[in-house]
Amino acid sequence: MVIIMILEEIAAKTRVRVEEQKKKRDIYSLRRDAEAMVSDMEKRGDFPFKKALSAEGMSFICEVKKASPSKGVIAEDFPYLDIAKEYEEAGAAAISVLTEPCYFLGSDSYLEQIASAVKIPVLRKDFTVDEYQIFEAKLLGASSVLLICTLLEEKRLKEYLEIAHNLGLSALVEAHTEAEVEAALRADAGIIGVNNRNLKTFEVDITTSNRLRKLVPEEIIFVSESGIKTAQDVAILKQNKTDAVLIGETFMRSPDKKKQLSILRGEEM
Ligand SMILES: O=P(O)(O)OC[C@@H](O)[C@@H](O)c1c[nH]c2ccccc12
Repeated sequence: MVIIMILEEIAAKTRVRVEEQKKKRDIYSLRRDAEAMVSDMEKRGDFPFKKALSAEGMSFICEVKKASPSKGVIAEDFPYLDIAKEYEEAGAAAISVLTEPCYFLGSDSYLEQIASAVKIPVLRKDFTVDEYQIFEAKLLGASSVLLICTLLEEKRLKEYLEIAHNLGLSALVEAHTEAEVEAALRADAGIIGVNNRNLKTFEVDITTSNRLRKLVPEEIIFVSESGIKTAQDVAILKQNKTDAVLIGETFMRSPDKKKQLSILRGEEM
């Protein structure tokens, strides 16, 4: 099917992108510089992204996303730095920045600039298919990387989690099915995100999170991702002991992100 191929197509394009990057800079020097950036706090195992999501109450990860393959261009006007600062002021726990350039019109440069402009932790939202991207994420100033279970064999997932942790980076391990949640648990993920969007069909069903929540022990941070639009969505996820929500489109389409966040928190109608 055409749609199923998109995920594979994105992954294949990403591999080409990484190979291009490797020509500009070899992995050894990248790794050395990334390792030199690990702070004393991180060496003690104190990771800012995980800490931000562990706070009392629902944590919001607000996403900076210009476009997506399922929705096309979401934000014609895209003042990414102002958007990120607005998220921070509104009380976001963390910011997710798309860096995939072809399908999401993201950029490493957006991530780098945003990470140095805000104090809250930033997630590099990309299709991680090579350890090279984890070293890049560290150098760009990210506090966390996305590891999508569908794209990684269990052995790889484990390996990448270890690489991220050694760099003081958290990993948001994304699952969409029971089997993927179980793989994430076996790989020792500390943060599991259930994507309500099936990346192969783009269908969104936010009850996916509530169904898979039961498989994840409470000491692991549980994130619900995609398709979250209303205060009621957030309230139901909260009842199901969701620690954090990852929201892109709803914020990107809203002219007043601060107000949107308080609406989603149920503070205004
Ligand atoms: O814009 P939404 O429906 O609120 O979704 C945000 C986020 O969950 C989504 O962008 C996302 C979740 N997992 C991904 C993996 C790759 C690219 C994007 C994503």
